[in-house]
Amino acid sequence: MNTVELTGVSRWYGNVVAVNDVTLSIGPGLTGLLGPNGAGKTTVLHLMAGLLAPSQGEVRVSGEPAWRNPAMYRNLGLVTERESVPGFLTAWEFVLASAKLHKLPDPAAAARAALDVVELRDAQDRRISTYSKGMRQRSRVAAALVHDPAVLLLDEPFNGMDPRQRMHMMDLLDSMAGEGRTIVFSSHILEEVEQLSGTVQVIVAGRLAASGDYRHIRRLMTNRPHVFTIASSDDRALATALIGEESVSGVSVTAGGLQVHASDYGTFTRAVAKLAKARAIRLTSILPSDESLEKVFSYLVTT
Ligand SMILES: Nc1ncnc2c1ncn2[C@@H]1O[C@H](COP(=O)(O)OP(=O)(O)OP(=O)(O)O)[C@@H](O)[C@H]1O
Repeated sequence: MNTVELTGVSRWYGNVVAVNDVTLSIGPGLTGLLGPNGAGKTTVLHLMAGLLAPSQGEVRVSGEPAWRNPAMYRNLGLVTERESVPGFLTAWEFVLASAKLHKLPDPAAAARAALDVVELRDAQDRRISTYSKGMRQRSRVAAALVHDPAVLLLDEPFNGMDPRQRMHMMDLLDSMAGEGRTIVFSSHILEEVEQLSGTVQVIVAGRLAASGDYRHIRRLMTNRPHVFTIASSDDRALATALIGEESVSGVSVTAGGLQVHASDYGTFTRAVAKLAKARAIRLTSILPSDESLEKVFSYLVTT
């Protein structure tokens, strides 16, 4: 129960393949869907929520097809990416309206319970326009879980939050997951999922690139080849020394310093410090030069 399963799912928009043959199974607990902008995270979440038909493959939520299956919504909530909330309503009115839309037998009790979960009871009678970003986001979470769904999907719920709000939201998701719910959220920032106790699924260019816990994903990303730009008191002498180093696969001397291709981050950074010290060369800067998020993620797809 409470599972979200994608089997050989692809989704294209005209010529654009947004999701490419993804098979994954997500059970109760907290799962982060991680990937750079445009990787297909929103498309995956919308497929899971039954808002989009797969072009190929099958999406099932708790064993039932997600597409063309309104009954599924009794069991599922979605917090969409855009932070569009009716600011003129109070959180109470907003969440109550959601409870009524779901035709719940006691909408007021459900709204109270949902606002309790997100800890907004004290502020529930203030207009949403007076809320902080984090509070606004929590009011949207309350509206999405007013019918107590077993599966909750959130698209970039940490976007624009400060670290404290992010921690609060992560704790909230964690405790909801602890109650046996299946919680899936998307993010394009690796550090955002740092405190995540559950699983991370990495999506790059529409494909599932890796999955595992945060530490596993972090390790995959740091133990990859890096390009460094190094400035020192004697670039040529340092280049000569680096050539013999096992973790170095290429060195070139440029006007902006040495360009060094290294096989992995840890071994190389330890080796370069030692080499320089032994030759009395002063290192003035060591900068990784290929750190764009897309590059970091795409490494995962090519391995
Ligand atoms: N309605 C659409 N029509 C055409 N192309 C689309 C449509 N929606 C998404 N795409 C394309 O599909 C790809 C995946 O988009 P998607 O929004 O799912 O990615 P994402 O990982 O959620 O990115 P972001 O975090 O930037 O929203 C992108 O190349 C995007 O341009």
